[in-house]
Amino acid sequence: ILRGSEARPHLKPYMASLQLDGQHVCGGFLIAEQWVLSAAHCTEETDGKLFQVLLGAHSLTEPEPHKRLYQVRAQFPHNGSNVHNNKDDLLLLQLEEKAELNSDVQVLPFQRENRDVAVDTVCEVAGWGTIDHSGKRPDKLQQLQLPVISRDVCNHRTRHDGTITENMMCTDSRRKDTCKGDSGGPLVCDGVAEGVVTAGSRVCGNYKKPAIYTRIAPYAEWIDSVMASADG
Ligand SMILES: NCc1cccc(NC(=O)c2cccc3[nH]c(C(N)=O)cc23)c1
Repeated sequence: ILRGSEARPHLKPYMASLQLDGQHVCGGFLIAEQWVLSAAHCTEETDGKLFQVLLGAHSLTEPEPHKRLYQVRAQFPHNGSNVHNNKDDLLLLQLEEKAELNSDVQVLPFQRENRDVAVDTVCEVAGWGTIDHSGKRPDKLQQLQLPVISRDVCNHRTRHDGTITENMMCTDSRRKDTCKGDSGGPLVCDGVAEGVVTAGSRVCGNYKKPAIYTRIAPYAEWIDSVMASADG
């Protein structure tokens, strides 16, 4: 998160840190007791290894009352996701067991009605992604409020040039923006998860490259079917 601020500790109890060997790789969020939603691109450099999921955290390093690292039973990247574009960039992670819910660990509802969030709606994004252009990583969860911009503006020739589909949405990226390590986190508008951060052009903080999110509503049936099909 570039030019955001430290989140109020444990006020985003749905936030997850997807980790490999104790290192934060991507964001994610709890959509059910045993399920975390993130971005498929997060598995690109994991060499087939399963993530571990940190829940109940504010600081990545300090001991906290309800902080707990969960093993992952299975990971389900959307079949349409691929390394060449941002299409269907969603990843479902089934935890080895149901997360213990408490004041610091809670499920976040996601939007099921497939209708665009109104332009200029101010939504919120959070993550442990890089906080400056040198790639500095924060220890504590950062947050940012960002206005939704129209798909037409986002698709302009000088912006993302027609690559933003109706399954994606954009927020303004002038100065304040998402960045490396924020992928997979939720874009929350009026308390509901509307989108999942995708790396897109990988650029951070450049107003010519608005931040891109995978809209969740178009995938509600996919999410329900994966959760229903997996064991447990
Ligand atoms: N503002 C939009 C936005 C949202 C989320 C993430 C990103 N930027 C990256 O993720 C990124 C950036 C730089 C080098 C990188 N290398 C890799 C990689 N997977 O190798 C990712 C990146 C950008």
